[in-house]
Amino acid sequence: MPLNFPLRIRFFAHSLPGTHLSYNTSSSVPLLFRIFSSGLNHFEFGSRIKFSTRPNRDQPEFERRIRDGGEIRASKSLIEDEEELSNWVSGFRTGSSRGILKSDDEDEEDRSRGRNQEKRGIRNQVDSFRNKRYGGDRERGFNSRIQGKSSEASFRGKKETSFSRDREDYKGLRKREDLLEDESSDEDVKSLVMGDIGDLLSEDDEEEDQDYDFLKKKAVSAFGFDKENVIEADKTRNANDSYLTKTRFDHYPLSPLSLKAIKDAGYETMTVVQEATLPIILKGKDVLAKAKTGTGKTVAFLLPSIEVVVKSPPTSPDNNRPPILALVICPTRELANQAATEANTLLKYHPSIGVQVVIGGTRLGLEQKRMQTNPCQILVATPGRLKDHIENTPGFATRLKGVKVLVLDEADHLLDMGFRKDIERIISAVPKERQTFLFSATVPEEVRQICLVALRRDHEFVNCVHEGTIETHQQVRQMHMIASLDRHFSLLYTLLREHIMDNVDYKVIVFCTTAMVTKLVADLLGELNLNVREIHSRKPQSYRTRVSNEFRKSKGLILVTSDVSARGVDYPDVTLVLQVGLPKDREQYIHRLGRTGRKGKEGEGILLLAPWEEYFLSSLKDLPITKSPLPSIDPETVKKVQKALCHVEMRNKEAAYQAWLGYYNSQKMIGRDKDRLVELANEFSRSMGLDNPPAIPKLILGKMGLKNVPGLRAK
Ligand SMILES: Nc1ncnc2c1ncn2[C@@H]1O[C@H](COP(=O)(O)OP(=O)(O)OP(=O)(O)O)[C@@H](O)[C@H]1O
Repeated sequence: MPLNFPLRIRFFAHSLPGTHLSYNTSSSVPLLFRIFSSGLNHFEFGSRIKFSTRPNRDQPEFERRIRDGGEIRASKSLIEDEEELSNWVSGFRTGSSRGILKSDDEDEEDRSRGRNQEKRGIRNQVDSFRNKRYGGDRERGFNSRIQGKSSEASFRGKKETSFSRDREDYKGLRKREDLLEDESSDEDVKSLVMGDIGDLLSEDDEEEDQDYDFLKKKAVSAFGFDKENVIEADKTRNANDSYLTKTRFDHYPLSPLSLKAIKDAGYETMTVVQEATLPIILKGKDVLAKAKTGTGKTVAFLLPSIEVVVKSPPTSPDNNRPPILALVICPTRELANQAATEANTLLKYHPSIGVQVVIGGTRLGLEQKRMQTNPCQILVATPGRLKDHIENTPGFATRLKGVKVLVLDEADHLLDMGFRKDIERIISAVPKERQTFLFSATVPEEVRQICLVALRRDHEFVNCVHEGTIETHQQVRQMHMIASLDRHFSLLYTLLREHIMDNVDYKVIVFCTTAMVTKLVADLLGELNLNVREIHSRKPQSYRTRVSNEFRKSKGLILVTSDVSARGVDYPDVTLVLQVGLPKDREQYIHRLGRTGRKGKEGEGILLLAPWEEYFLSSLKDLPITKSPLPSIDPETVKKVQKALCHVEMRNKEAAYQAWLGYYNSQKMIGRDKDRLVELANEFSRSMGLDNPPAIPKLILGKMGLKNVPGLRAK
């Protein structure tokens, strides 16, 4: 029985004919059932199998195996920091977060709550704390949105036995609550969840994960995403790596007011991805687009979205729930703000069309008020906060029923494990009859299949980075350096100083593995009198926005950051991206590197690894990254760095140590051998100038699966 899967794969500047793939399903169907079990619920089996890429909106599911495994895999993927983990864990020790793992005996609905349960659990702790401090009446007054939910999560009833919180605990919980409202601190959510559950995974779970990865890849292949199905593209543009085309925007039937705004923005001709996607989108098609970093994907999806809004009939002023017509989802707050700014640029001459942003880290009530007093047609949102509005803002779900265009920016990231459930919920809240655009600089094979849940079957895959060309920019020089951990801080300082000396207008981004390591590095470089700013998920949103805006406009500045700045953020003229330690994966390496070399400019990227991290380079073997000799570090520099390290606060070193341990514990290759992991963590501790590794709460060690591992100090 042949499996027919019509798929059009389009490369930039090329319209390729539809490709019909036939597969003998005798072997692939059972496999597919195992991998895409619920996805296959949407297939109609007949004499030919039709492949419906749209989920059943009433019962949205990506697929169960991913769902069940996903929580775990996401949790293990990133450790941002564990600053509040101790408080959090003690509040939840009776089992809230462990609940996420109880997949065997939980019902389906409980499973799908995942992160929301966690969020509610934390809110409830805050709630309970407030109750204790202020009494019920006051509590009812200022905490109405938390109320009414307490019956939803039964696990919370058991949790509070040791819940005598002092003010610090309360503050910690408030922070945690903010964190969980903030999709851009997805890393934190993952890390904190991981701190709780990741290491409760048995070895079997991990093996099953690997097994699953393998099977999923096979299934992806069976669906026709093999290399052999990718059609050769016009290579001329990629050869010179030009991001602009000669096609003018007025070549297409865009509204004159949009064209006027485009001209004002200084955009004369289209970028490659804009030229490739616009005509398809204007025809009403769904698009999955892959194009290199910094090549104008934001305009590529915003412009046609605006055109859809322009062409829609105006809403009656009497309608108190005016429809949201275009919904753009971004994984981080910075990115959402950036997309909204770009939308406003394009809307300069469309005064009747409004854009609003809903993101974590801001007060839900304020956003609700803003949306009520000044309803918009275009909404840019981060996933968790959007889901919050769907669930808690009266009339919001009705407004979403008007969505005609759904955009997932950084689609592969949004559809990966960390955001999966939120996106699933959002997709179920918007109409089936809509246009959907998925954009990213990376679309790994494994994620491509999952992309299909959002797209119509006749969507087009516009690949501006065709097979055989590199996914990074040729004009960005990529190097890696391998040095033992004890030399990393001195090397980092030396590399930065050399770069500053060579570049008057230097603008550097230093990526670190976790938020608390970011803080440590920023503190250290500040002590060394470098002009440093820091952004990570533990900084308040107002601070993040301020620093982000400052860095966008400035030169002569170093931004030390966690992965909250890895994707999408458009800082012009970044001269160097320095990645210290293991990136989460190949994609993250590419996105981080993509902060330099934007809009065809030159740039430099350095990846600094320890010898035991060198294995990661095999995942970059198709990229033009070369080994660089280490710069010589004079003894004076070493002394200077050691002295500066002495001035870094002890508690920051302790937090960095714990976060470091958590991050590498979650890296399969390193975290597997716990004895070795602890040896390496203690090497990191010594590199911070500590004689003894900081003690870690027993509870956290237990949760990390590191109890009684030699070399660790417990408290
Ligand atoms: N047609 C155009 N001509 C000139 N500049 C453009 C054009 N379109 C977009 N730009 C500019 O190019 C820069 C990069 O665009 P954008 O941030 O959308 O890139 P991206 O492809 O989304 O990158 P990333 O993959 O990192 O998210 C922005 O400063 C944007 O204003």
